[in-house]
Amino acid sequence: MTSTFQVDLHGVVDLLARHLYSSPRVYLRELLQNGVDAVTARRDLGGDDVPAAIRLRPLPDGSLEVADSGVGLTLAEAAELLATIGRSSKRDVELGTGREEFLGQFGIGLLSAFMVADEIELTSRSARILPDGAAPAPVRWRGFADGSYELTEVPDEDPTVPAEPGSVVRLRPRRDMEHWLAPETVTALAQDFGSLLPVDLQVEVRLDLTDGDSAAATGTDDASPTVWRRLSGADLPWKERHATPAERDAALTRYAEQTLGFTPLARIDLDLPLAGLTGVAYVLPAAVSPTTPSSHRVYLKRMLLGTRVDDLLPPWAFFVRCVLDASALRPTASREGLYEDEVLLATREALGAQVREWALATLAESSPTSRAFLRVHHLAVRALALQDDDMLDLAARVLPFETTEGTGTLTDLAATLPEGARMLWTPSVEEFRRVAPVAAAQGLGLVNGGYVYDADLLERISRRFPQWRLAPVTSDDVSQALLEVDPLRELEVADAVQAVDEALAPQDCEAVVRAFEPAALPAMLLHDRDGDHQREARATADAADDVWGQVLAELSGPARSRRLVLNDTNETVRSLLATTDPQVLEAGAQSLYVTALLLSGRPLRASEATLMNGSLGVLLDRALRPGTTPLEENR
Ligand SMILES: Nc1ncnc2c1ncn2[C@@H]1O[C@H](COP(=O)(O)OP(=O)(O)OP(=O)(O)O)[C@@H](O)[C@H]1O
Repeated sequence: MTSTFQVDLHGVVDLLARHLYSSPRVYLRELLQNGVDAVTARRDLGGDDVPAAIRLRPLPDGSLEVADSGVGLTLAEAAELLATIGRSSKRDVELGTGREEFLGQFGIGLLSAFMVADEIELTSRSARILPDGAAPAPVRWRGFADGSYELTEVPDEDPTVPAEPGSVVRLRPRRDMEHWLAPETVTALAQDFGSLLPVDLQVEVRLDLTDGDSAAATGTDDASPTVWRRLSGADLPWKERHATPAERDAALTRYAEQTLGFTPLARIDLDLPLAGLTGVAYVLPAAVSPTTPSSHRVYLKRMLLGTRVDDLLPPWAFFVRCVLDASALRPTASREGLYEDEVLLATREALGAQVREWALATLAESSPTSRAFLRVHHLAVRALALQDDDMLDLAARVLPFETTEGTGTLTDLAATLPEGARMLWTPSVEEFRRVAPVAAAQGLGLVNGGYVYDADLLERISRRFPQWRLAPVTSDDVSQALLEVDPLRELEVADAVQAVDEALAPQDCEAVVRAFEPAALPAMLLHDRDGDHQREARATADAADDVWGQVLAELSGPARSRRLVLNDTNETVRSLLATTDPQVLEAGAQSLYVTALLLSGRPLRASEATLMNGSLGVLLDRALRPGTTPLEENR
């Protein structure tokens, strides 16, 4: 024996309301969509000149009527389509997908009305002609939230039956959901979802005669008169005709201000015939983080899909917000997002290409727009250049970097260097701060690669422009620029340097002395990444058990991860190395170390701040009371 599933409609409606749709507001979209589809079906049947109208009537008793001039339903169609969840007249039987010309496809849309209504009534006059040439009798279907329904034929002359082919859907509000059917809500929702629909969409509004506005009022049974307010009819804003390009620019800028809430920095027209897609991408006027989800306003077949549709453009294009309409993209079942299929993938790529073309063309010229674009969205340009050689070529020419010659392009920096000289870059901002003063004084071209994308970008640029001899800077590069001091001098200060070295050992830092420019810089802190590894190994060794710890300790060796290079051309350093007071030497070494740390721009850790205060205390004490030591004083 075979049986069919029993469906508990309450469960299904609950599922839709809580897990499929983000809000009950979508009920109106589904009703509009059915109206538009019914008009399309009627056109398929009877030519293009049939009326295309949808009328919304919020009624005084709190219910809502949605009337359309569509194809209507016969008794047999109503029995098949309305009484079966998941049955739709809009699917391609062979392909099993929605048909191009219709908005709906799943056969569940009408159920969404149960989120706000406990009764749906559809009264319909079919536009079809029966084989015997007669017109089918009008029908009425009433569905209830408990899953039961009634379906009857209705006499032709029944006053509730539309005079012309079409359907009237009437919703009776569910308890506590009355506000969803209130005139203001219905008007706002219809405007939002349907203002670009290619049908004549109107809502009946009741006039408040107290403000004296009685013009064009059409009397109804209810005391206050009503007027019809048109909500649709506008062409797609980017397709509207304007007398001049400047007028079009102004109109589309106004449109962005009204719908997106910002005045765009620039506009990119989008056109993708394969996806039946047209629209505009607006360049944001202010920088956004690359991780901000880029949300676009998307219409599918001129019905609003959503105002925050994500994933429509490649990730690097986070600097634009699009408004577009497409006919070949598929919605998800909730119709609030796009279904990830090959069409969407191809669309994303093609839209990315159009935005990229614009960016390339804009950056290639020197105009106020290109300068503003680069200033505000250089991060996006960097992100794109990471994966696009053309943009990379342009980026090397136009992108600003922080360099030892100030902020400028790599081309600018290369021009300041002798022919064939190397260009170096630091992988972190701190390292740049530490090394830049010395590098600048030595005439080394140094680029700060510590900002977002820059290290990867500089890697790519170094491969693409080998003539620049661009390479990451190492401690050795810098050490080489520092002159060894004369052997006699080295001997002279050996003990003092040894004392400094011991003073810095707790900071995992060793000390050496060199002579370098600028003389005003007392010391420079170099970071040895090999030293970092060894430090980690030592930490593991300390934590590990004895045998294993010993092996690790032997491997890690004695090297320290930082090196403080004292500048022997600096007066302060020379005085320090000449002192005979061991406490001054120790405190001076600690001060130089902390000063060099501060130069890198990194905030001091608590232990480093303590070190600074301690050393400053000793030095002050010596300055204020020469000839005493704290030990003597304590006696
Ligand atoms: N106003 C209407 N005029 C004529 N037929 C209608 C109307 N409303 C609904 N129908 C019929 O009822 C069927 C089911 O409608 P429903 O809204 O549940 O699903 P759908 O529109 O087919 O698909 P989706 O779930 O994607 O909206 C439709 O396929 C259509 O044939």
